[in-house]
Amino acid sequence: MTMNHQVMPGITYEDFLNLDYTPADSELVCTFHIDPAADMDMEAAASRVASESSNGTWAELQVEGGITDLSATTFDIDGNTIRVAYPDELFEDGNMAQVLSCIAGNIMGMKAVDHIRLLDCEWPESLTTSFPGPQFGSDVRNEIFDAGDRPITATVPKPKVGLSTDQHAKIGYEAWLGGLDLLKDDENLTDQAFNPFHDRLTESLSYRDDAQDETGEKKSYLINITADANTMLERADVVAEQGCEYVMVDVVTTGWAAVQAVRERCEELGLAIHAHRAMHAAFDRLEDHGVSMRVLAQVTRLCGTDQLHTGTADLGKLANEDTVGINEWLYSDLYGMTDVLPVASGGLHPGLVPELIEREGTNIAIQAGGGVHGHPDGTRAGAAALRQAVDASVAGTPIEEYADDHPELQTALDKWGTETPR
Ligand SMILES: O=C(O)[C@H](O)COP(=O)(O)O
Ligand SMILES: [Mg+2]
Repeated sequence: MTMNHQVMPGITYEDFLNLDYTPADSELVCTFHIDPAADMDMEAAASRVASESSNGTWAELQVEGGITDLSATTFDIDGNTIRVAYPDELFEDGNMAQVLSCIAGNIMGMKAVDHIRLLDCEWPESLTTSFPGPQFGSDVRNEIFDAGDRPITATVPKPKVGLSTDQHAKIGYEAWLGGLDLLKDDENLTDQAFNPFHDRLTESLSYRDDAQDETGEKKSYLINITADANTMLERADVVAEQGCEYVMVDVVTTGWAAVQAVRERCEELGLAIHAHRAMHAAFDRLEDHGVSMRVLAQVTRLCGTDQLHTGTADLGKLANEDTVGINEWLYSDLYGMTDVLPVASGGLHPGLVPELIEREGTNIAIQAGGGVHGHPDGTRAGAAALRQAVDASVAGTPIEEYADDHPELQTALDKWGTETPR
């Protein structure tokens, strides 16, 4: 127990502010942007953030008897940026839902602030290592595939829903033959009547086997198991039984508690987890409110997915927050925790690949849906063009030059150039 956190009878929110405080190594430090309400000064708002997110409330408390000291402390205010230290004992080990109910809970709707955004977390060792982290991380590129130093590649059949199982699986086959590594389900395709989960799994893996035989290359499938936790566990079991290497989970919509359950089962099954981030922008798109994608990525790494969509460094169709900085965090040393392979996706096509690799490097996965299936000569040619763009970029050959003797790439460049789509 530290005196700085001492909770006394008569405690008010002011007790949660101490600008002379130095956080202990064991504490979780969170950085927030806050805009205080019109009738609130910065210190009053900042102390209320620490109070409401740890053990305080709006009223002055009269506490009888000793209690465990779990108060957070706002220890730094710099303009509208504040830093808050949370004692380790506030948190339940390995329970991400509980952690988020503290640091991104009630405070997000508190009237003392007009806006509040959780920008970043500095995770202490004990709390961090109570989570499993990824099993494989970016090693999937060479543990599952034999990709050497190139990015792995994936495609989502389009239209994103509505294709029959047979159509969907055949598109996968075409994409694999064209040179891509992964077929990927779209975020809103799970187990609908037009394309049932189990049929899709079986048929796609059968085409996967054919594609491997015909190309001599390893191929795999990111099948979307997103559902309630029990259903996801059943689906993961079947995916492993049928010899696939991955499951895909929409981590934000299903929730991190369910992701943690899947992660545990995938350890037993030896499956890698691909994380789609659908709905992340509800948390992170407003610049002054919510939870940053950086923090969502941190949470996802701790919960243990191997791959995570982190945007396209502004090259694609979706708004992105600091893809490169987030990717660096995902690779960074974190008490020995395995890294995460960032996935670039959303409006990519072959002409954007050199600049994408320039910005993000080669330790990534590149996914293109429309940028493969919208190729004038169809999916197989579109897949070939994407792979050619990757191979050229990794070799340091300008794609325009590479396209001279790679007609699929030339056709893609003629159609889309190097423009960002809308
Ligand atoms: O799930 C995804 O990442 C998207 O479906 C990407 O599709 P696009 O490549 O056609 O933009
Ligand atoms: Mg999608």
